[in-house]
Amino acid sequence: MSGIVTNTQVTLVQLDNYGPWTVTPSPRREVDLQTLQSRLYADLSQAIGMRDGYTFFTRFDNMVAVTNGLDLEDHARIQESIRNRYPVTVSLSIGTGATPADALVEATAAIQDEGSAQDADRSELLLGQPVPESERSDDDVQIAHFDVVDATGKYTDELDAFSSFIHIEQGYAELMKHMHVAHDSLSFFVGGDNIIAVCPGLSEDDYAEAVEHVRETAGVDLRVGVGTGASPHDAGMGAKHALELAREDETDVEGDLH
Ligand SMILES: Nc1nc2c(ncn2[C@@H]2O[C@H](COP(=O)(O)OP(=O)(O)OP(=O)(O)O)[C@@H](O)[C@H]2O)c(=O)[nH]1
Repeated sequence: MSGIVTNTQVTLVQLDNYGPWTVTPSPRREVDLQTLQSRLYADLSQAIGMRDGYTFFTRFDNMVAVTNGLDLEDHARIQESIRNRYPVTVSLSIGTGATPADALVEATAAIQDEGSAQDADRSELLLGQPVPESERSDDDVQIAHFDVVDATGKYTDELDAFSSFIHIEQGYAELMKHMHVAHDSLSFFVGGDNIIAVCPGLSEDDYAEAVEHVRETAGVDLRVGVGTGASPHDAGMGAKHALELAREDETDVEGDLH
């Protein structure tokens, strides 16, 4: 750890009783489900992003958002907007903790305590408590933005599209496992060759070791920029600028690390 003490607030978004809905009264057209899921993700990403949060699509029926800065009223308003515009509703469970993994464990436990994702009468749970305003600080969120070194030259312009996809996904699989097991961090593929990890205050050595692990296990070269801030947006922008610096300097790790 780097000495930065984070206080991550995550929100687990779970569609209410979605499985049964997809086959009621008979299986619904797959293309309609895919369209609904991606539109719902886009709307949540925008609604949470307007308030400086980040949303990750993960499994689409379960999504994970980092919501430092969003209070209960913000969450309730988002639920209402989804209810008014979609044939499905969402339950939201907020967790907080010193590490993102801990915060998500707390959020998940709270929703599981209320019953099953497929309970017919479950609708729009709003659980947990945000970080109190008085406890918020400029170090609450640490975001690491990972990117494959020269993905275009090595994969996109060289291999067939599916082989490129496999390489990128293998790198992602190794990184997400390593960051979770070794560093209580949550890593999400965000498109192209990019992975965003939400981390506790990790050190430069921790990140260097993660990059080395993916190189050894998946044969994929990563570099990473790290940012810290009061909100996911602030931390994420810091990470993007740090990644630009890493590209310029041709280093593996850059950022406001101690
Ligand atoms: N979500 C997201 N995707 C990005 C971002 N930057 C690039 N990408 C995606 O990554 C792909 C590859 O772009 P780069 O990472 O710039 O290309 P590269 O060939 O790996 O080059 P270097 O990163 O400079 O080594 C793009 O086609 C985008 O899909 C970003 O900030 N966020």
